[in-house]
Amino acid sequence: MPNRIMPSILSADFANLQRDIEAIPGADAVHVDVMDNHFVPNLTLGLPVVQSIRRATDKFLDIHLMIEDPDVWAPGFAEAGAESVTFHAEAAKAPVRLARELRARDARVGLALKPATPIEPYADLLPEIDMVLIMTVEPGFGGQKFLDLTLPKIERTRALIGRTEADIWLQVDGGISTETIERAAGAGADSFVAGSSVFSADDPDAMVTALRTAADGVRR
Ligand SMILES: O=C(CO)[C@H](O)[C@H](O)COP(=O)(O)O
Ligand SMILES: [Co+2]
Repeated sequence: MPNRIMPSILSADFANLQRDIEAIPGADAVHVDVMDNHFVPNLTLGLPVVQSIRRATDKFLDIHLMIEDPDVWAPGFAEAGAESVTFHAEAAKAPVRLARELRARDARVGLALKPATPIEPYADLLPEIDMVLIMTVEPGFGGQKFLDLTLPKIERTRALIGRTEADIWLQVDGGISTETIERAAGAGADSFVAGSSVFSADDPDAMVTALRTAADGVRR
């Protein structure tokens, strides 16, 4: 099971996104946090900016939608060329239909869960998706502290994924550092979003390497 390091540009310089993306050549993906000030109390960027990012980089684009009405908006991000589009279970009105619409547009499908949302009600949805995103902070802001209370859910999700034959990634997002990544990897995560730890580092690409080394060092 390869580990993936996916820096979040939430902590990058929004006036220099191309420069900051080019500063992390070792990253497996660029994680883009779309917030609408309704699903979460913060406002970031939307489809036009993602379309510009698509033109600026060939990197795997991992879109994290923290918005109401993903059923309406999410397909447009797949049409913009994002390789992965993640919507929140708490926001989607028709998650099966939405997942199929995203796959029909050649995107991997992510299902995100806030810290207090259990995975079990969504177990039957696993064949329809390609990634589970477990929020390890309350969504809305970068720079928060990793919530250890999410570790048992990461373990239970890994067990559910293990019962399928499918290539479903298990992503964690929020408060990931060289210290917390070991606990998340130990619980079964294989895909790690890191914003502030990467972009506040003097050498962001060296931090990507350090995060990968820390995750790869965990015995599973
Ligand atoms: O989805 C998010 C916030 O809702 C961000 O991806 C996440 O918080 C990354 O930032 P940091 O690594 O600083 O916690
Ligand atoms: Co995110």
